[in-house]
Amino acid sequence: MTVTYSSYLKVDDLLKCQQPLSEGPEHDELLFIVIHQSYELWFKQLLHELDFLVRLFNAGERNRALHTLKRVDAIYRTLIQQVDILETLTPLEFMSFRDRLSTASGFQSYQFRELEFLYGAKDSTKLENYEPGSDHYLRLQKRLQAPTLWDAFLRFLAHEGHEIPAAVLERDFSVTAEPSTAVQKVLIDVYRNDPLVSDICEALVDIDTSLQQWRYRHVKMVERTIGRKMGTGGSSGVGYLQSTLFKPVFPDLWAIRSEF
Ligand code: HEM
Ligand SMILES: N[C@@H](CC(=O)c1ccccc1NC=O)C(=O)O
Repeated sequence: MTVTYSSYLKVDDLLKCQQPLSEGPEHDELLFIVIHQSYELWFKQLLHELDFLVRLFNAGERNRALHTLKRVDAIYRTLIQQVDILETLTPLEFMSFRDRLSTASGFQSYQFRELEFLYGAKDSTKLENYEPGSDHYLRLQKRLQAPTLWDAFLRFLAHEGHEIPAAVLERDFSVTAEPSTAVQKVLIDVYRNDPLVSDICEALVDIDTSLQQWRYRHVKMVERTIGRKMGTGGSSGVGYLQSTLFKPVFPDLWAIRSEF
């Protein structure tokens, strides 16, 4: 069989995956499904790139690491822009099918949680949203126990001869790392003396900024669509989402900015 556009990309399979639940169906439900599915595809790509990045740090491949970080941030900038499309969904349009979502919610996106764990925002209680032993649960459990992107970066710095304390390198990976003044001292030295690694640090700050921008755009979009209603996932809604803003995943890189 010759490869064609549709056979290679499995277009027929892909186009079967949009199945509205509302009667009619309601016109706007397709947009809601398509947006979420495209986010999940990009989350898959991000996990693919970030897992690769961990391997690049382990192998000391600084140039390719920087290249990969730039790609990751380019994807985030696209994800942030996609919120523009959902902002055209009015409260009435969303209400036309919201009931059908029942208790389903972005809370349950296991790829989003995997990304958070990989960045370093570890929280074992997030596993409670998944069936113990299920594929999703096991994926998250594996990510919970694995070293984070930041751990891989610090190991790379140690390998390059920087003095990262052993307690930092051999920490319990299943919890969020504490900010470290010893690490911050190393980072300041990197910024002063190693331009390429300092570019890597800046690319990490770009990604941290993008993550926070996505959260901000999501919460404003939620506020204009459902106001102060509770979330389908059982949270207070906008109030809960606001409490997740301004939490950097690489706090040491923010802390050193007051030191130059
Ligand atoms: C009309 C559109 C949307 C509304 C009204 C909305 C609303 C909400 C609300 C209220 C929550 C809090 C959890 C809950 O109780 O349900 C939430 C969480 C979340 N949403 Fe959305 N959302 C929308 C679109 C999106 C899109 C397009 C994504 C992209 C994947 C997304 C991803 C998430 C994620 C990952 C969380 C969990 C955040 C966390 O716990 O830090 N949402 N959303
Ligand atoms: N949590 C939203 C519902 C929602 O947006 C949603 C529902 C199912 C699958 C993904 C969703 N998107 C993000 O939370 C709400 O409370 O209306």
